Amino acid sequence: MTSALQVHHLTKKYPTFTLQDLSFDLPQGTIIGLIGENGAGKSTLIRCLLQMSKPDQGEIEPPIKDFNQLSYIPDSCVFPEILTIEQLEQDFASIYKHWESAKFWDMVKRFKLPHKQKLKTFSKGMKVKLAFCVAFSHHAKLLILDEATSGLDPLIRDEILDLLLEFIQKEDHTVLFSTHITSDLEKVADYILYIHEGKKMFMDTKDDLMEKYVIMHCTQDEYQKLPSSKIVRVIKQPYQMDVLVEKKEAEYTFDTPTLEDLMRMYSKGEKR
Ligand SMILES: Nc1ncnc2c1ncn2[C@@H]1O[C@H](COP(=O)(O)OP(=O)(O)OP(=O)(O)O)[C@@H](O)[C@H]1O
Repeated sequence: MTSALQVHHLTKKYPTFTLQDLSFDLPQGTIIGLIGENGAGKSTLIRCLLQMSKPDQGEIEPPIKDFNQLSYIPDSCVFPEILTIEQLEQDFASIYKHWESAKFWDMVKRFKLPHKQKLKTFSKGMKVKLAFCVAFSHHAKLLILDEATSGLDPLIRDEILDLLLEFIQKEDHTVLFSTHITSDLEKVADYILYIHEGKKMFMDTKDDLMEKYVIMHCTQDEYQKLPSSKIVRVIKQPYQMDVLVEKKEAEYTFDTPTLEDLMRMYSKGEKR
């Protein structure tokens, strides 16, 4: 599979935090969900990918040279809010080399955004929708979302998820989607990259993650009888052991883990 970006041993040091030796690929034609607790290093990683921040070590290949091919949507409005969409559109046409005016206005219509109203009167959802209209109207191939959909209602988020799925229909299009709303990633992501305290915990296809593990709830005695090779992580509770295991052990009760469960097991659980 061709990679949109390859990250090799990326390290970024701050006085109280280190993003440590991250290596992974962003496969083209896919949506990669980036998950991690607050302060895990997701935005730091994104800033390095965007060359807004210089890594201390490591490489990103190919380095992004043509920023027309990239769309970055952060969690706040980046457009001057005293302008209207009509005024902004003229700027976009001169900023972006491959601006598609007709496509932009189609999307503005699809989202029912007002043309002549200043952005400062827009709701958060309207501003995010506008950011997506722009992102999809300049032939970007790589879309990077940093908590862009946080604070949006489920219906708007579903519309945006549909847009992302439409976007990756072209095989050289790729989405890196950082969000705390893991249920959205369960709907659309192909891969999940999980960062915890600056380190990569795993990157795997979502389907493999969902199929490979189960969480078993068992007693201390039952836990002792489990083969060590199958145990990925364990959380010891006063009356129960929560165990992330690789394959189903039908004799005990188990749940299929959600992404949230996997994050909890990897971040709070111990190895045997
Ligand atoms: N410019 C900076 N100088 C010093 N420390 C920084 C800087 N930028 C980020 N950090 C630290 O790096 C750590 C990771 O921050 P980052 O914003 O990357 O996390 P995050 O995973 O995006 O978190 P959240 O989900 O809360 O947005 C934090 O401890 C933060 O204080």
